[in-house]
Amino acid sequence: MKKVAEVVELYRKLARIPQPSWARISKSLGSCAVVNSVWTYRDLERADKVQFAKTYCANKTSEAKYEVTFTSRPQELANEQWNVESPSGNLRAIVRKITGKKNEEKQFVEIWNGSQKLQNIDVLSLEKHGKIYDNDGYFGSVEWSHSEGHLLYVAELKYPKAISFFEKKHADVKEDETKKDETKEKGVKGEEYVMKEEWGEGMVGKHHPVICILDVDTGDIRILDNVPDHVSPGHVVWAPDDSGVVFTGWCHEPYRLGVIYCINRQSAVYYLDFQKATCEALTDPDGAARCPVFSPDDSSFVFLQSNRKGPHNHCSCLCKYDWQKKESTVVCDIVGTPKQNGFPGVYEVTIPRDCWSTDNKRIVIGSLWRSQAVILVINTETKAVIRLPSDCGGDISVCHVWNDVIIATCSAPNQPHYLVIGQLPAEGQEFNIQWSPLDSPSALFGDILWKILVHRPTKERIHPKYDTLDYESVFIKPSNAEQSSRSLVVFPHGGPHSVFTTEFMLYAALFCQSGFSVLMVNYRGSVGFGNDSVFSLLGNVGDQDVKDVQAAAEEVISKEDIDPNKVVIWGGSHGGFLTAHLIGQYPSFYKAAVCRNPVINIASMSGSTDICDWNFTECGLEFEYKSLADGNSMSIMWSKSPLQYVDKIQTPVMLMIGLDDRRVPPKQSYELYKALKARKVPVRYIAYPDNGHPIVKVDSEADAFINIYKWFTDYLPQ
Ligand SMILES: CC(=O)N[C@@H](C)C(=O)N[C@@H](C)C(=O)O
Repeated sequence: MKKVAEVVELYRKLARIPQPSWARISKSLGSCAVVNSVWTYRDLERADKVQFAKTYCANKTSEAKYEVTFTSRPQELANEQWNVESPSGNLRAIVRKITGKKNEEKQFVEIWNGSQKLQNIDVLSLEKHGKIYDNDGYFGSVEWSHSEGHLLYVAELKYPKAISFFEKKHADVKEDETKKDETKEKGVKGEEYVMKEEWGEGMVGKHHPVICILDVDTGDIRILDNVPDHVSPGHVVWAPDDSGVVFTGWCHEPYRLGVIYCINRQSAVYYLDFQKATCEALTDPDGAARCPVFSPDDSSFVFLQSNRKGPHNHCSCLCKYDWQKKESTVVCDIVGTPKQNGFPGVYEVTIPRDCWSTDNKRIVIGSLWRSQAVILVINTETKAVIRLPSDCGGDISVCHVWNDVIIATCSAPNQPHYLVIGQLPAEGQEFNIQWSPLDSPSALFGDILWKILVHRPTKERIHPKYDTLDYESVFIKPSNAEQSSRSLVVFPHGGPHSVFTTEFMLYAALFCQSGFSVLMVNYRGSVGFGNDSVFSLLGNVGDQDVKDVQAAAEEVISKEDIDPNKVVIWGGSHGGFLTAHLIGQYPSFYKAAVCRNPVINIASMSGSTDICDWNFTECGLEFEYKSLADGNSMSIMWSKSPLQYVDKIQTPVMLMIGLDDRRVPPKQSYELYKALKARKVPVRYIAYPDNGHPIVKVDSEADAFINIYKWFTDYLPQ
């Protein structure tokens, strides 16, 4: 087993491995494909995620392959929130975040041509709107008009200045008039401390987004004011002929529920028509439609449709809206239980911009296929679905599609991320795509082996309604027996409706290179296996998921070279919930446990989480906005919570929380901490400031890993 000091150095080395944040083909036509990319790595010395840009030129050497003829050196990027090329490739819009002389945050919208900056607008000083949203995958948008004369973006609504009742200089502002427009510019009395609901975890400062239009020539900014008041716009794109804008509108009445990781929020696709000054829903306003992406000829757009209410994540329906006919059709419907290894349905929160082929028929999108991230080519006319092969056998995710050229990211548990380029083959030949790496990927970790394990529930654990369901784990281990400590980290994911895929993950690689094998369990209820798997867990959390993880662990111990006395467990959020359940239900099985922001008591969480619907739904209860966690609901929630087993826990527990977590409040961990302290069970509570639900601040993430490693090795038999 490596010493802590050795693992610190190993962390320092692996943390430097960069990961592509985005990569796009430049639309400036030329003899070669110019690919612009932005990479991110963890800079431990600066305790910051640092971004750098890299550009490649790739020439087609044959119908299918590319040869990279030029690669720029990495160029560190400073403060770029958005960097969007215009349709012709001649202009570029950059949103830059700067700290002003008085330490205030400033945002500049910059318009560049090929050689100079044409506009440099200090937008917040204009007081037209609040902060421009970053690329959060939901509301943030920056889009060029087809004409390249205008830029749309999403920012926070500008609120009237709040005035104290006691401020003398505005004594003339009458309280009963302060709501009237003519007095608003002076300010509004009594609003200083009124709560503005935000969209929950990961959406700090995002209360009410508005759509802004910048005139690129004049620098004038206007706010589109005919978006329905009850709607928060996002995924905003230009309508054909720049006749208006089309967007996802999330309903924020009667109150906002957390939106991140949740595709079950009430939302619709809207069209705001400039000429008619109307804004109409193009999909069911009571549904959960999102993410319109127009075809190159603007004849139609594709969008995703989910179940409103119900599980936070699940299989989505891919639909197409015909702009002329004004009607939607289903292209890929929801899949309940796929045929053996068959297409499991579409699992994506958003559809990438520019996902269409030039024939206006096919789209290229990312999705999940059991335990792997995949790229699908979907023919929106024939509805044929083709899974493209990965380049390295692990995950592949689409970055950009333009002019039938695809840029994708590949990785595997033993292969850090790298970019590939490929030419989309003709219809029906897609499987023959050839990928060409854009640069030599970081060295493969030859000392890590990985495989996907399939688990079938034993007879007594078969789901009464969904009796054919199986599940999987991603298992990784040191390739060199001498390097292996024969120890196992059991690692259930959170959600619960999420999934571990075969991508490169820093913590998993570090555990493995420190001598552990790692079992990442995709228990029934994970996404990517069909909707029936997701729904099989509702009402069964704390039982079906717990038994699935334990069975997977016991199976691996029986088949692999693992010492049953050297098994530890760790998980985050619902994964922390499962960790706490497993050490309570199998008290002598795990030698040490770590929970990151764990759900410990579903009942007490329901009053303070940003997703109170989750607490009802996962416990098999109906949820309405007016639902109250009354005595009956609370007792059902308690009956599924791990805290009930605390008297059985013997395993030493380390709790790690992000103090700004809005998803699973830190008090959840504190409940378990106190209960264990009172029972004299070894427990350690680490609280990271400036971290939310995922503990990913560079220095916190690093400290957390070393603490986890030390906690495990302190309690494992040497
Ligand atoms: C929907 C959701 O956020 N559920 C939490 C309880 C959870 O488990 N979150 C996952 C995604 C995590 O790992 O944080």
